Amino acid sequence: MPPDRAAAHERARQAVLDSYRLSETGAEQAFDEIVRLVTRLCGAPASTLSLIDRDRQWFKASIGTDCSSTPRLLSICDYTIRSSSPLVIEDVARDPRFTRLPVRIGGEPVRFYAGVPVHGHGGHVLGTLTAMDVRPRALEEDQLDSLQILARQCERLLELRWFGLEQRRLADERASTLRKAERAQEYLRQEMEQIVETARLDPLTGLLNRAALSQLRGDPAALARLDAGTYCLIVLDIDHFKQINDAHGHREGDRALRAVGEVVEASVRHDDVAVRFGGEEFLLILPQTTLEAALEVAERIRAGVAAMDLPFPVTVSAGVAAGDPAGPLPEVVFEAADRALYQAKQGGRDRVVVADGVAGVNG
Ligand SMILES: Nc1nc2c(ncn2[C@@H]2O[C@H](COP(=O)(O)OP(=O)(O)OP(=O)(O)O)[C@@H](O)[C@H]2O)c(=O)[nH]1
Repeated sequence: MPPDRAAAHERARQAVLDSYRLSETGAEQAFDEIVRLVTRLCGAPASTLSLIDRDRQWFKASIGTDCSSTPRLLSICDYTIRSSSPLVIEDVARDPRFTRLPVRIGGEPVRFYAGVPVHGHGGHVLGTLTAMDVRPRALEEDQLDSLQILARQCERLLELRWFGLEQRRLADERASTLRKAERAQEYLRQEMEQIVETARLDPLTGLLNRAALSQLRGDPAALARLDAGTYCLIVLDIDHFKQINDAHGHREGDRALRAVGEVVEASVRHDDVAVRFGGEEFLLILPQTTLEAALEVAERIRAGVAAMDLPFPVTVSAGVAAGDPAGPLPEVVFEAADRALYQAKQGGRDRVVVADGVAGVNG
């Protein structure tokens, strides 16, 4: 074989051997039993399952030898794997190719060697199954046959090992793909949540928008909160907002809207719902809240807005109404709050009016 082809062939052979991941493995009973059987069937004191791994030969299993590995160049096994056929040397001492064999059997040099190739995937030879003796001798035909049968058993055991590894690799790959899919799913879920959340929010004030309010009507959790007892609605509107826009420009108008949104946000509890309901109109839903408490919230907002640090004065008017699970529908309560807001506007603005004639608070 030309040298470059031989090198490529050796690289492929080594890759196949590596795929069995044997190099760091210790003794295994199945292989130990095979070499023991070789010594019995061949009547030899030593046997090895030798693997040729890069520049060394090492024994996956051995019996009778004094070492567990040797340099590759000093091994007969290397010859066997290159010829890819059984090799029997009846007297090693007479063979000029093997004058420096490091393997010893009970301290004595190897005089007899019989080795048959052990194949891996693609027909590559991974190593040899050997029988060795300290005296020159021959190998009977049926003994060579036994050695070959046992070499094939080694191949099957190696194959089983390879399938086991492959199965584990595929299982790991599946688990990793699953983890990746779960991560992607979680990412998409968060993205979706973000999109839904963004669609629910008014971009200017960060409060819920009107679409979110419509969704709340079909939200069992939100309805359950209203069903839990007396609740209040506050409808709030910026006074003379058109004039603010006209006098200071739309950008300043937006600035005032944002500032009012901040005051609203800061004035309500976690469970309350604050919605930018229209252009300059806000709706607050306060579950489990008495009218007195809602009045306080509305008044806090009114006072907070009046005290805002803007280059122009901004005030709000508010209407407050209380509802009850056993009473009129929330739509009716809303209309009452809206009427109260109208009264607040009529009454001079910058004030809170409680629906149904309950006393209002004047700023
Ligand atoms: N800057 C700004 N203005 C808005 C926005 N949405 C609505 N408006 C303006 O808000 C103003 C509302 O004006 P009106 O409904 O007449 O009410 P008002 O001037 O506040 O008067 P009263 O409610 O009676 O006190 C209109 O000029 C709208 O153009 C917005 O997002 N940004």
